[in-house]
Amino acid sequence: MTKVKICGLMETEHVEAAVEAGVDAVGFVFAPSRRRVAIAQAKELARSVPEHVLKIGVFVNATVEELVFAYREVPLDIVQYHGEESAEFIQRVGLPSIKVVAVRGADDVMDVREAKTDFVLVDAPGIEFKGGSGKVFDWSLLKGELPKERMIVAGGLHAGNVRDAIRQVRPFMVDVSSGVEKDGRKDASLIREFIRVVKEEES
Ligand SMILES: O=C(O)c1ccccc1NCC(=O)[C@H](O)[C@H](O)COP(=O)(O)O
Repeated sequence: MTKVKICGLMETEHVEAAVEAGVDAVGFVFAPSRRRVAIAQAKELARSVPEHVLKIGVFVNATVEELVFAYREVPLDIVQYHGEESAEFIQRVGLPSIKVVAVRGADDVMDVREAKTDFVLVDAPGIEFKGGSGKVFDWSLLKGELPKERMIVAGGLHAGNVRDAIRQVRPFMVDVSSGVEKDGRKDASLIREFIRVVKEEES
């Protein structure tokens, strides 16, 4: 069964809706974004997240000190590197990790293959911010020998296209932010619907 992550959560009611619907991971954005949360806010949201649901912190080019502080304070289970962080830097930080690869074309797929992190998240390139653009990239680029067992697919997913993404790519997990929002805010019914469609789909 493909796992599901809801990213960019900012309000307790939406965390609770995701948990009740069977979410596997929730994401809190600490990078520049309209979805950015403060550490104290994420700490409060984390109180509604049960042990079996992963809490993922999204960062863009943060320092080691910022990463370690957030990881311990919230606390987080995994750090998502959404910027230009090098493999050496990620290894030096030494926390459970997801490296994001923005897929513009076939050349970027090499980075997916070579990622040494626990998970690799493939996303559409950012527009205003590094992620959460709501744009889809060409999933057909994800053919061939790729680490599907630790791959997370993101970028413009919603309840209407996530089934196709799963069937085409067969990733470990799918990730959504814009596709479960209405008027720029998360929406509990869209969250429930997205999770329902993913859970229905056998992988
Ligand atoms: O969501 C953001 O605003 C964001 C800003 C800066 C870096 C990363 C960000 N989001 C990370 C995610 O994991 C999103 O879920 C992913 O980019 C997909 O977003 P969407 O296309 O909106 O579903």
